[in-house]
Amino acid sequence: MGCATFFNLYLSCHVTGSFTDKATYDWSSEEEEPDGRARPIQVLVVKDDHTFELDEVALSRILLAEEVHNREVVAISVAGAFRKGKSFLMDFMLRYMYSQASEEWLGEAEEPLIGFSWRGGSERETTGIQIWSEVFLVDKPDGRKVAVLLMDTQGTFDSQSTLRDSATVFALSTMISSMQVQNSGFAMSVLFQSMIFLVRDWSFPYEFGYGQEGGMKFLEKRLKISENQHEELQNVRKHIHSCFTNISCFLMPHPGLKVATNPNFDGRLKEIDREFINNLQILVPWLLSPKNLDVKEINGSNITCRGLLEYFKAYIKIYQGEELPHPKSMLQVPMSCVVSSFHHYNVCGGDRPFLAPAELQARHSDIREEALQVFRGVKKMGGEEFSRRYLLQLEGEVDEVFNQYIKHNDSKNIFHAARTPATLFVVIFIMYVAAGITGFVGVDIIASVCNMILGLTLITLCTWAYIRYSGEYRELGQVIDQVAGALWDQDILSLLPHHIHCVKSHSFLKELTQRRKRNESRKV
Ligand SMILES: Nc1nc2c(ncn2[C@@H]2O[C@H](COP(=O)(O)OP(=O)(O)OP(=O)(O)O)[C@@H](O)[C@H]2O)c(=O)[nH]1
Ligand SMILES: [Mg+2]
Repeated sequence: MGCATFFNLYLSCHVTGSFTDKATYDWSSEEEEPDGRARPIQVLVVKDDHTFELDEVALSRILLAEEVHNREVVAISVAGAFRKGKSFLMDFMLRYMYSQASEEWLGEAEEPLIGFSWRGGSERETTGIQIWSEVFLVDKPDGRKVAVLLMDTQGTFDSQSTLRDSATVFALSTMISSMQVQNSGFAMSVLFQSMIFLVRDWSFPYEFGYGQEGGMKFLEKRLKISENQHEELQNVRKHIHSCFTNISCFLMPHPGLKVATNPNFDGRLKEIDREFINNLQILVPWLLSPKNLDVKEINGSNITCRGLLEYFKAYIKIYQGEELPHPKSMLQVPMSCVVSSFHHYNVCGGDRPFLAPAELQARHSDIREEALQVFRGVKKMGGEEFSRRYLLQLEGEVDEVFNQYIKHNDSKNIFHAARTPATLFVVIFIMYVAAGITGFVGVDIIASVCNMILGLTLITLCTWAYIRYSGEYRELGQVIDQVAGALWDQDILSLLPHHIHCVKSHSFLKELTQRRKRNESRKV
């Protein structure tokens, strides 16, 4: 279903209320649509052999877009059995997001409903997980600007999927979302942040009225624990309250026979029952109004779009395994520690001054140990073996960052920067003196060799200065630095008179040399 007219119309909407400018996207690669128009992007593919594939490129493009990557994320999904109008509902949510919460968000009576693909019939439509390519930026009443992500997911229990497929997509979408609408019926056993039971085609308004109030009463009654209930049912009911931070229910009327049975129905409001539309007008703002948007939280911290990408990658790895892990335990995936540990690492970055290498090393060791402690301290799933993989990843990444810091720190050391010209000057000085002495004594051949070396060193020095100044021929510059470094390490300066030698005994340089040697022996 094409999105052109609808989204062109809405993209030109005036920005009002608490919704803010939308992020813009660059769909530049050839297989993507070049016009930058928003559309559903298939990020999780369930393949014919029942394996899963995450389209990291597409997902990164959405979540790492400049405007959103550092924003806290609200991820909204609708889950439930297949063919129950999930995508249909998501498209109304899109209308609401695009209309900037204006009164007329529902649109024109004759307008077809487009966005995530939906249709009638008994065959499933949505597969895997699709994300709307446009992430909406919304100002919450507390002043935070959050990124809202809409996710459409494959329905459960269709005839082509195994139970494992359904359970995996369901669990993944649950773990990734911060707000999940459970479309018709009840599902238990996983941890959610905000869980909204949406009962479709509610046909007993005389018992419990449509909407949220009736829904909550209905839910209370359903979750009531009575003496003569089976123990298992009692446990589920006890458990459910401890699992969900927010739990609510909404009873939705039937949309009318045209919606349910007419194969040519294209979603226009004119053909939907008034009662359904009235409740839709309550339901969607209730779900999506800025104050109700729930930022994704994992282990007590708010997650940004960038963080969500990491979690997506980590979760998919778990689900690619043979067994189906319990979704609840996935909340403690070790990745969170890997991600959070990097915040510690700014001991000498940015514009902080040069730090003595020994101190840098000491701070690194402390902070590294601290990060590993955090990692070990958090409950994790998947057993020792699985955690070890992440521990190694954490250690590797921390060490990598540390190496970068060493280089960065070194570049701030003025003596270090001056090492090459100092060495070359010393060579020139020594050659000059040697040529003078040997010439005076009459050993002309050695004197001319010394003069030749002197000349070559002088040329090298000029070349080095030019490379440093212009930034060209950097490889040659590196070779000169290496040769000068090697000479420096050969204690060339000890050939000099004592007062120059003192420069080298300066503690910075001493430590630099020691650290270099330590590093080299560690590498060996
Ligand atoms: N009975 C009923 N039908 C609905 C409702 N909302 C939408 N429909 C119809 O249900 C059919 C399926 O809609 P979809 O949105 O494609 O359903 P889905 O749950 O996304 O289906 P899958 O993607 O296959 O999982 C369409 O013909 C809609 O017109 C509703 O509240 N009640
Ligand atoms: Mg669907």
